[in-house]
Amino acid sequence: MSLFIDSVKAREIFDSRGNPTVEADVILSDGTLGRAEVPSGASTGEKEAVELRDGGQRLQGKGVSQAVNNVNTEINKALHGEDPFNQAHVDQVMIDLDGTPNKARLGANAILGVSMAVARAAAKATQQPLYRYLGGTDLELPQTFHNVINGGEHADNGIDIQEFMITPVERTSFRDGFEKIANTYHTLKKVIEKAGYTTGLGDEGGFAPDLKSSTEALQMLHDAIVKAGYTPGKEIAIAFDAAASYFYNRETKNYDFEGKTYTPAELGEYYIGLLDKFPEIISIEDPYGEEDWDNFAEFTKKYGHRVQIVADDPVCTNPKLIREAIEKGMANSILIKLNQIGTVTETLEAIRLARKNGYTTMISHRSGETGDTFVADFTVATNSAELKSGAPARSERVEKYNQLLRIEEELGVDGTRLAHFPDNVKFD
Ligand SMILES: O=C(O)[C@@H](CO)OP(=O)(O)O
Ligand SMILES: [Mg+2]
Repeated sequence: MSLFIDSVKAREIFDSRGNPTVEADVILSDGTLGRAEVPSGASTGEKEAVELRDGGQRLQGKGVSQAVNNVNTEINKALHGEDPFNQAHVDQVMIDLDGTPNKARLGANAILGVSMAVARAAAKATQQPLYRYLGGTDLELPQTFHNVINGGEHADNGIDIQEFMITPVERTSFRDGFEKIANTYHTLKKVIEKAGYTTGLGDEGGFAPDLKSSTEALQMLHDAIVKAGYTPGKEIAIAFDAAASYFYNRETKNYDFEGKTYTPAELGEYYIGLLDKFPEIISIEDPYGEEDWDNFAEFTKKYGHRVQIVADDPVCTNPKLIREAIEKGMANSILIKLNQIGTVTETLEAIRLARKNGYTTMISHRSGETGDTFVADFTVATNSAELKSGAPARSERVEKYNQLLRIEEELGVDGTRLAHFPDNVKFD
């Protein structure tokens, strides 16, 4: 007899910020267990699917007992007897059951936990690793982006850019690239200490020194790359996520950034000044606020040939919004977060849509994470070429990279199985 979903069950666990989150179990008719843990963002996009928290939506730190209860009652009843190998159908059953456009009734945290756990159970039942079950053959390891200096909503310091990332370019294997990143991270610690700052960590495991400006942060990254023995741009490049929604002034429509006010055009010039000063910057995420689509598109028109421009908050992994962004010519890359949209199937649709239109995709963790390594397998399965998952420190981040090391071992160390920026992007 063919396998079916026997039951689903959830519980409240805690994430890397010590906030409650959902863990879901899917049990198949032969007893196979698939389990998944749901991450949680801090700098969330307005249009993200709803993370259901007790006492209201998106109340950081509040419990998730309603979401857990929805899994244990309604979702459990609806999925009993369903085919675990038909992910699209299972996800659609939950979307229909929820009945809202943004998963506000059952909670995207409830639905995503089950969606990921179904994929895990199906992979396990067919004795395949998750990346293989979801992705088939001909897979490659991504280029990883590591947030090593934290600012914005992720740290209590004076820097308004949220994430300063380093990424390995020239490397002989995934392991080789990761070792270079770890060396640079350790050197960065010394650079920060030498400059007289503290080396406490932000939410994503990067350092959170109380620097005066983002330029100072970039200079420190540059110095750390050189001191670690690498050539900036050649072996290690830089990327940043401005998360500009958080310094967008909705009244004046300007940007209040590190003590000054910038018009949208001035902000564009500021970014380009950074690119001129640090040519090793290869990717900029959310340079403009999530409501400021016109300036985001304008910036892409002017500079999209020169740098990867990633859209996160404006599109929230939502295929409908991604389609609109593409029509507008906004960004040339889409950030992909499973919990922004709430099912595995819709996330796959978002990736396909972006790719089909010549956009790159960067899969992403959330600032509140768990030990779950789903995104590592998912990045490989979708040949997404890029993954950001925080610093090469703190186990909830490093677990993802360790999983990629294991996957590399299974796929075989082979230079042709490595995504290499900018080969996967068509820039001048
Ligand atoms: O803005 C982002 O890209 C993310 C992940 O780094 O942060 P958060 O999870 O807080 O939304
Ligand atoms: Mg972002």
